[in-house]
Amino acid sequence: MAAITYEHIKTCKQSGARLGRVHTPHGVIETPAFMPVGTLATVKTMSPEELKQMDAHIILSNTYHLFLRPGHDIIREAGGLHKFMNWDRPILTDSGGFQVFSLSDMRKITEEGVHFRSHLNGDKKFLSPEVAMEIQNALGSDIMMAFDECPPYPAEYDYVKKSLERTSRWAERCLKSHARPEDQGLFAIVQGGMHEDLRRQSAADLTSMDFPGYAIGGLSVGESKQLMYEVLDYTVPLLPQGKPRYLMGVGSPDALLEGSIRGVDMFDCVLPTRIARNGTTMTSQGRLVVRNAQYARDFGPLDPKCDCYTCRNYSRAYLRHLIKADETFGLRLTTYHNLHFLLELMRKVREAIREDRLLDFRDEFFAQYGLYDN
Ligand SMILES: Cc1ccc(CCc2c3nc[nH]c3cc3c(=O)[nH]c(N)nc23)cc1
Ligand SMILES: [Zn+2]
Repeated sequence: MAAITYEHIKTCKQSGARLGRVHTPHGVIETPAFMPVGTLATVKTMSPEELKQMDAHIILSNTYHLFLRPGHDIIREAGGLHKFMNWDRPILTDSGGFQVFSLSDMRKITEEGVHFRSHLNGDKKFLSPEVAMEIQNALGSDIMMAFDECPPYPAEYDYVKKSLERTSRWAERCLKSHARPEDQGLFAIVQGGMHEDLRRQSAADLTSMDFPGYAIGGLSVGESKQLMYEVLDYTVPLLPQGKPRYLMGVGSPDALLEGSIRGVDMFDCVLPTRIARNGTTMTSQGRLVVRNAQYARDFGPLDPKCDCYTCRNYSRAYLRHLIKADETFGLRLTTYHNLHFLLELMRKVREAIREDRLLDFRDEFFAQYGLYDN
């Protein structure tokens, strides 16, 4: 029995969105799904119980970060990431390639792999398809990502072509060094930049190798939303219907809606947790920067339409006070709300698909909640 299977439930008659379930060794993920990011083996300031309260099904963690600290051998000795962080639901881990390029310096990319210096202490490190697979094997994630290169944006056509061809060769090496395919699923990552022919080439290479799921990489790297949707329009249809599709690094409310409409099943984004830490929240009236002076005497809830723990028990004035005083509890309350907001949004998206009215829901959302700039 494969570790990961996709169950297609229905396709929305009004849009290309689909309702599905991803079955994993640690449980089921209802899709389309938003996946909270827990880079350092914690979704910053949230406990596993709170994540379960808001009905998060799956969280993401990171090969690159855990490799550098505490080291994957420690996590292996702890019995894997689930035990280490006391999370018994699905975990997806990114393969580390993207983080090398976004975080470390002194890096050198070769056919063999990537040499770089740790952004923590400058130590020389090396990541390759084989090393990334060994690390994710030690972490014991339910979904592993193939080791890929996400080309910078913008990038020369020839560079993007050479890069995707190497990513396809790396994907094959990941498959070959996959130790426990019955316990862990391995997703390939389609590259090809913003070029339709290169996306087709990358998708053809990877779908011919038969992975249990496919991610769309190389997006959310600074391109406009319009360009991202254009690339999705011709890339999603290249992926097999019967397998999950994961759009990497995408999680603003508008992008979650537009991606779902185009047939994407899984999303991740650091945005909701990251902006919460500086007091920016996603509410039904759009983005609200609760640290602003205008909320000093506002004793109403953060979001009158939200029923989360934060909105039921605390006022904007209190949240503003905590954030201004850099009180940890303030970060916890804004993070809780932002995650709940996005998880709730995806619940409504799944309901709209069930009722064949996702395009109507999108129009209502943008009309009522306003367009999000990110
Ligand atoms: C914990 C965690 C954090 C972040 C991620 C996604 C990180 C991420 C991207 N984020 C924005 N655009 C992205 C593109 C790629 C990509 O092309 N390949 C990979 N492997 N990751 C990407 C995954 C897991
Ligand atoms: Zn709330």
